Amino acid sequence: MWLLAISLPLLPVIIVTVTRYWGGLGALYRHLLRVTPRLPWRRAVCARSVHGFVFQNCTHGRPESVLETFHLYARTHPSLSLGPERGELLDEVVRRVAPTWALELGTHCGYASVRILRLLPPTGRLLTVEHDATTADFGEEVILVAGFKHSQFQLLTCPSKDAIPRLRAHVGAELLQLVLMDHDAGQYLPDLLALEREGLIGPGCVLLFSDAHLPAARSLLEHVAGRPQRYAARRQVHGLLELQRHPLATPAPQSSAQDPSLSD
Ligand SMILES: C[S@@+](CC[C@H](N)C(=O)[O-])C[C@H]1O[C@@H](n2cnc3c(N)ncnc32)[C@H](O)[C@@H]1O
Repeated sequence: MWLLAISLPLLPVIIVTVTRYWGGLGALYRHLLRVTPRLPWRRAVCARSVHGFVFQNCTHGRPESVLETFHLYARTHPSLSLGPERGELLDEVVRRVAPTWALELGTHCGYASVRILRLLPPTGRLLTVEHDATTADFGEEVILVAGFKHSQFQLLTCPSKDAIPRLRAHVGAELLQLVLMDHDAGQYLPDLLALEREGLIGPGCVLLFSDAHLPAARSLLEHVAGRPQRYAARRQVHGLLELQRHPLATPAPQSSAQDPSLSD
């Protein structure tokens, strides 16, 4: 009772603060979701809710409407989607690279997948990986709702470390030209090394890491900084780091045992 009496005069202050700083609080919450990747509630917290909102409110068959509906959702709810600022950098890279094979690690509800797919050249295909089966189903449905077909994308429902050795079966003799890692910053380096070992990253390949500002990404940054002959860091916008494998870099060896630079 006494607590109520104390807090009542503070009510207008609380309302004004929440209203004024809602965007900032949302951003803080999004940040907390991203820096706590292993908490069990993290994934469940928004996948079902985003999927339901997008499914009900977008115009089916129109990728731009799907993206706008994601943005609308994120105005009032915490969201794990890549978002419009980093999305613009992603768009610019997809247009420039025009990949025939793009890989996304961390599908979630399909926001970045839709962004990539709508800009791929006619022969371009996306492989996207999500380890949570329920989330993967939501993501796949959103991508289909946006109007894309399974001939344009494939969603692999497994952890990235299990998906990477299976990618060769999808791309055949080709290489990946674009990789977006938007899954777990702690997996950036092990997954980059696995992609190298599998010989999937060609000279000129562009790699994007969505949360390169997090402490968990430090090992990746150190690895890349120590190999200027292999990677060039292009820019970092809102935590999204763009790297490019040097166009003239020598092909990666098949096994890390053959190349000490891949084994740390
Ligand atoms: C930040 S969300 C991805 C957002 C998505 N790219 C978008 O723009 O909507 C991260 C997703 O990666 C998934 N994930 C985390 N670690 C993973 C791993 N090792 N392999 C595959 N998926 C993973 C999570 O379940 C989550 O759905």
